[in-house]
Amino acid sequence: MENQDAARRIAELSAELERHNRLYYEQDQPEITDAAYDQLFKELKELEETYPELALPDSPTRRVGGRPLDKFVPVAHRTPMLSLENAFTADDMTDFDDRIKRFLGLAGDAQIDYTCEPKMDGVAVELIYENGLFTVGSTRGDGIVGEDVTENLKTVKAIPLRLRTPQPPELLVVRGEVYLPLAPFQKFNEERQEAGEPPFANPRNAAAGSLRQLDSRITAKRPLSIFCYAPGEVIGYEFGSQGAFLRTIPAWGFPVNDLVRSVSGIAAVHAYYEDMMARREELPYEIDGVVVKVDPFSLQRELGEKSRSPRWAIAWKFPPRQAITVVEQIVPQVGRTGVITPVAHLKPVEVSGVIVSRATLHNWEEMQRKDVRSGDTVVVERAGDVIPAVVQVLTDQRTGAEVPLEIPATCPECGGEVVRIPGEVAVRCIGLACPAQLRESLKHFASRRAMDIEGLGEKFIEQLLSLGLVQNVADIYELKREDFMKFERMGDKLADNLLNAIEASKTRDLSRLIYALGIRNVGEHTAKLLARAFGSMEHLEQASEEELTSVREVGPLVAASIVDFFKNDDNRAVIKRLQQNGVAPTVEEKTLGGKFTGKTFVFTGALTRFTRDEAKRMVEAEGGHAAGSVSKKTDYVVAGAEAGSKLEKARQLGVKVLTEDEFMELMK
Ligand SMILES: NC(=O)c1ccc[n+]([C@@H]2O[C@H](COP(=O)([O-])OP(=O)(O)OC[C@H]3O[C@@H](n4cnc5c(N)ncnc54)[C@H](O)[C@@H]3O)[C@@H](O)[C@H]2O)c1
Ligand SMILES: [Zn+2]
Repeated sequence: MENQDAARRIAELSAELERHNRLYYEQDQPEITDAAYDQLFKELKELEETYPELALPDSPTRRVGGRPLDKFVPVAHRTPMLSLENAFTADDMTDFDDRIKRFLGLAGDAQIDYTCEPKMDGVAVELIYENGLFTVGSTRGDGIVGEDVTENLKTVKAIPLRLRTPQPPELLVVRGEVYLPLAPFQKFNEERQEAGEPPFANPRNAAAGSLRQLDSRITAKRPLSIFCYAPGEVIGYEFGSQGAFLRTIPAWGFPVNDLVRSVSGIAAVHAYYEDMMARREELPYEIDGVVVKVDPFSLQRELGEKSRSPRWAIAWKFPPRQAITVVEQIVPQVGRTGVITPVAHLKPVEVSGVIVSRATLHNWEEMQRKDVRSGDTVVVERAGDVIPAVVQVLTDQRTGAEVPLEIPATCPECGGEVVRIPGEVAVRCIGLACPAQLRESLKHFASRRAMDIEGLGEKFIEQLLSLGLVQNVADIYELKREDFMKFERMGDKLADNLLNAIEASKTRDLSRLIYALGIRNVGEHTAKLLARAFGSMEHLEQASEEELTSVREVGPLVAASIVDFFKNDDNRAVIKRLQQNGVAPTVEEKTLGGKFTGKTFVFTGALTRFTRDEAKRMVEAEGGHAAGSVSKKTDYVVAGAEAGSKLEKARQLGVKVLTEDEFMELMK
């Protein structure tokens, strides 16, 4: 390559990577897959190695992460939080091992001790403990300065607020990866899509987006977790090695991935990688490779760091779960709330063990940006999520016969009007009698997590609709045996079962009924909060936006959706008929399902492990209630030092008294 061309390509790649860094680190909305990013990165790195004089001084290959966002208070890291160098092949790993031995002046056949760890696909954070108390938590940011997300991290249950050791080190800085497990990630994305919001591309971006919220109540709603994997600065304790560190900290209260292994020699590292590859699909969280670290800290110090990554560690990435296939057709699909999304029907193809025949195109903007057409040869990827996505069109495979799909001007199912709500990427059918919406909302209503009407699945719902037996969910409760007998392949027994299942659903929990109604932006969790706060459908129906937003975790968007829903005459009529038809939800105290449901706590005295506010939040997050004064109804009094009259009263009334430590034990 000519010098001039190389310079141009280097500038191009640097700018391109810069742009992707912003999308990924600052907005949590990447446009390309990690594999595609890694390829650009590798190309730039190789060019810079060949033409070192052309490398830009602030090249993305020399920097970590992205700029911390202004909306957060900056936190300067005591020691830089670096990135990791990548390996993509077994040869890359062997090279890494050789480099280490050369650097340390060891013989070629020396066996280095390594610690191998799953590489969690999440967000790196740093947690600071001063005299055993969690004081500050931050993101990595650009490696030098991160973002203060202490309050948000306090909502992550797996993070200890205080170390479980009688003699904590004076200072302990621990680093780890905050992640969102796959199941809630998927559910969360479904809810976003139904609400017309763009889904997150992968669990990493969802975790980062959840953690970097200004309102910690939003973070508290997302079941984030953490695995800790490295010490930062430590004063008052000495760790000899990475393995020793990982074996010590669980007893102090830190979660450590139980798949970490200390091994000897590079051959064992290869075996570990193979093992993790084989287990990858079964894990409840996404890993995108393994991280290999030289075990003894003395050797790590000797090896030191480069500008972007330590010399003593490397990330051996898994190959992306991709395959090439053909889009047979792009079909607009109407969801329960009328959102119309493009779905690619594919020539079935195996993607790392799973046969894929559908892929989401997410929304119309995405489809147009990638320019996906019927007949296109495409790359599909399963990225942590079970819904595969089309990540790239192989345009050089085009024959000219490919057909793009226009954004539908009318609903493909009912021919009704289609609108684009300003500020939303979603396209919606607003036809009130849309059969697709009715079908989807019936399916949702009867589904296992909603009213759980066993047996009433897609097949029977289709028949109910085609026979004109139901116009809305209330009609389900007016169905008679002879109605079911009109179905194809229906017998007495099956009809009875269906009738019994419908009958049984009449007394489901209130939260299920609220969820089953399919109010926009009201998922299962919000439904539980609403059931607990309002106690009956009537109360919820009459609630003002103000009353709704006063419920913890209910924001203005959700409140507005609820008010809109109940403003609609048709919706109110359906709810009334549900009641008339005998649907009488149970209002159970256990609606929130937390371990403190129905329990009342009073906190008194000087608390050291948490503030009163935090204590209140912890109790509420588990479904309990924190009260200001002690009465016969109090279940527990948590007393710090110098507790006075409240403690006295608790003793008189025989209320159980806990220390802060005992309370933390209960929380576990
Ligand atoms: N798609 C995009 O547009 C885009 C943009 C920027 C970056 N990226 C992705 O991000 C990568 C670069 O990000 P990065 O700097 O965070 O590097 P990285 O993710 O490749 O590796 C470093 C990070 O790994 C994490 N990690 C997980 N488990 C770990 C463990 N057990 N021990 C140590 N660290 C562990 C830590 O967060 C650490 O900061 C790229 O390779 C690319 O895949 C993608
Ligand atoms: Zn329609």
